[in-house]
Amino acid sequence: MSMTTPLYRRVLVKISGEALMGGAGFGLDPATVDRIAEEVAGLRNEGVEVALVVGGGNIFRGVQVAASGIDRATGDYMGMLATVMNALALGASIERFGATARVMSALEMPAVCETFSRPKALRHFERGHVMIFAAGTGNPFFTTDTAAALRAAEMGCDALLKATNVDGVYTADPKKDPTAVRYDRVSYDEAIARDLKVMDAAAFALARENRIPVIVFSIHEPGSIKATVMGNGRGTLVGG
Ligand SMILES: Nc1ncnc2c1ncn2[C@@H]1O[C@H](COP(=O)(O)OP(=O)(O)OP(=O)(O)O)[C@@H](O)[C@H]1O
Ligand SMILES: O=c1ccn([C@@H]2O[C@H](COP(=O)(O)O)[C@@H](O)[C@H]2O)c(=O)[nH]1
Repeated sequence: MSMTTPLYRRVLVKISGEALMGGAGFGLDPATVDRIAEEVAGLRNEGVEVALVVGGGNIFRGVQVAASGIDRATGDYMGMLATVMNALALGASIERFGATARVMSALEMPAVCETFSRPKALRHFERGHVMIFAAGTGNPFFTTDTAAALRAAEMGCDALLKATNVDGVYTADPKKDPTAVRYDRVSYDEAIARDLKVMDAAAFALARENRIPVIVFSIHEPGSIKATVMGNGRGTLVGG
C-alpha cells in the first residue's frame, strides 16, 4: 500500500471500449487490456473498492450498425453484447493480476456470467471483488456512460471516473475543433447547457442528481486511473 490516502474509497471507472483496441481498428488489443487490468487490480491493494463499466465502441455501436440497414434497437443489442465481450476479457485479465473480478450483465445470459442484481453486487463488493457491469443499462437507446452513472448511483460510489481517449472536457470536441479549450473544472449545469458531448446529457444529469463527481481523463496515460483515485490526476472535474 502507498503512503498517501486515496481521495475516493469506492469508485466506478468507465473504461472506453474504443481504447481497448489499442492501435488496431477493431476488437481487443491484449497488451492494452492487460495494462488497464493491472492498474485496476493495483487499486485493490490501496483498499479502494472498484466497479467498472466498459463501453463497446471497439466492436459495435448501435448507431453505426443502424447505418448499415439493421434497425437501431437491434444494433443497440449488438452493442450491448459487445460490452459483455469486453467485460469478460477485462475480468479474466484482472484475475491474472491477482485480484478477483465478477462480471454482472444487465441482460440475462446465465451460462456466461451473473445477471445484475444490486444486493448481490453489493455483497461482491464487500468481499473485495472488482465488479464489472456489462451490457450497459440493458436497454436500447442508452449508452454505457448512462449505465456508468446509473451503477455509480446504485452502488453508492464516491466518484465516476471516465477513462477515455481525451485528457479532459473541452469547450468543443478537440478532435474536431483545434481551437477547443480544456477545462480544469466545469459544472454539471454548464456541461449539459453547452452540450459538451464527452458524455451524454442523461449521464451528466444522473451524476448531478446524485451529486457524484465525474472526472474525465486520458486512459492512454499509464498510471492515470490510480493517479485520479489518489487525487493527483490531470483530468477535468465535472461537479456542482
Ligand atoms: N466537449 C468535449 N470535450 C472532450 N471530448 C469530447 C467533447 N465533445 C466530444 N468529445 C469526444 O468524446 C469522446 C469520448 O466519448 P465517447 O463516448 O466517444 O468515447 P468513450 O465513451 O470513451 O468510448 P466508447 O464509446 O468506445 O466506450 C472523445 O474521444 C472526444 O472526441
Ligand atoms: O445501456 C446501453 C448501453 C449501450 N448500448 C449500446 O451499446 C453500444 C456500445 O456502448 P457505448 O456506450 O457506445 O460504448 C452503444 O453504441 C449502444 O448501441 C445500449 O443500447 N444501451
